[in-house]
Amino acid sequence: MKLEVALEKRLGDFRFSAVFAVAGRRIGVYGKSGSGKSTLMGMLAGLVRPDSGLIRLDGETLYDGGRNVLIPPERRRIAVVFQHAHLFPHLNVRCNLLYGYKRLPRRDRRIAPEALGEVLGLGPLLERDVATLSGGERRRVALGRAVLACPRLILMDEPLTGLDDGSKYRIIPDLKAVFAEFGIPLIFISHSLNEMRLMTDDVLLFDEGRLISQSPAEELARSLMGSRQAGYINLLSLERPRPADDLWAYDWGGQQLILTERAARKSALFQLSSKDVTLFKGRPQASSARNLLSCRVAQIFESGNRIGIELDCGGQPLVSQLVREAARELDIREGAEIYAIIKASAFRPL
Ligand SMILES: Nc1ncnc2c1ncn2[C@@H]1O[C@H](COP(=O)(O)OP(=O)(O)OP(=O)(O)O)[C@@H](O)[C@H]1O
Repeated sequence: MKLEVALEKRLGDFRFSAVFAVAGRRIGVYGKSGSGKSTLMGMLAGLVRPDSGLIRLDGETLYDGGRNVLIPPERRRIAVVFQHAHLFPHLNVRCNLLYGYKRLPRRDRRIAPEALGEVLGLGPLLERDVATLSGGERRRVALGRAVLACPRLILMDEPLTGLDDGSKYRIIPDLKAVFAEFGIPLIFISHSLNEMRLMTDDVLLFDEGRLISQSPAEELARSLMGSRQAGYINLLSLERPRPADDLWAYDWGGQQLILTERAARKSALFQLSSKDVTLFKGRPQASSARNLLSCRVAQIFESGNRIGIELDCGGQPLVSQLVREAARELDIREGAEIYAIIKASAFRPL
């Protein structure tokens, strides 16, 4: 997908003004509440009329204020999935799923409903009344319905907001699988940085209607480390939980981590703040923390008044953050051997 945008829109006191071009399959639109994310989405979908500018998708002009071109939403072939799944209440799951699909000319039906239902785990739900579905199930149906309409782009506006963490992080791998398998480009809007990192590649960061930056999700997370209370969040995929005295041991790459938390699944995602990774130059004699890792300094970066240290822990990346003075005292250099210690209680399941 290639999207070129130059848009102006005034809504009361709020002014949206942005120029950008993005290419790729998974684009994120990130920013705090009121930064203009939904306004942008509305203009892309054709639901909000811009004051002026241009929208071009894969070379086709969807809007050109100067030439008076405004393609209506139904002819843009852009599907929108909102936070509140907006399912048709009088139709069951099967009929909701097939709603757009049935209206497509046969030659445009590129995706088999059975295959999609399998990826999204919707098979057992097909005859259910949509009023009986959980929040996560409703989102799956809404996404399935959008995908089956074979759009050339799907816009998802806060599709995971309102779900508890368990449901949210269970649905993310399925969403990713759908987009990978059926090859539909995605613009994913959220004010969650974790969701951005898990769902998207490149991220547009908005603030007060302005585009602040355009960067890979991982780069954005690092650049925000110094300004966020939580620091940088390491997302660790841990496997094979097993009891270890009164704690839990997990595999992480080729090594073992000890946690207080037990995961319900064989493989689970945990978050660990960069603030909770403490560095030592020599091997500490003893420590109350349960995890002592021998690492190599892979990269040093700055974020605000903090120094980020990306460690290579047996092939697994791990970010620690330090104040400048600590970085000076430790005399940290790229390639140096270093020890990281982490408390068993510092990990939070996602
Ligand atoms: N019709 C309108 N009239 C006046 N102001 C509006 C209108 N629609 C939106 N706004 C204002 O425009 C700003 C941007 O709104 P928008 O919904 O695009 O933000 P957002 O980044 O999607 O926020 P959120 O994350 O809370 O959904 C907000 O301050 C909002 O109050």
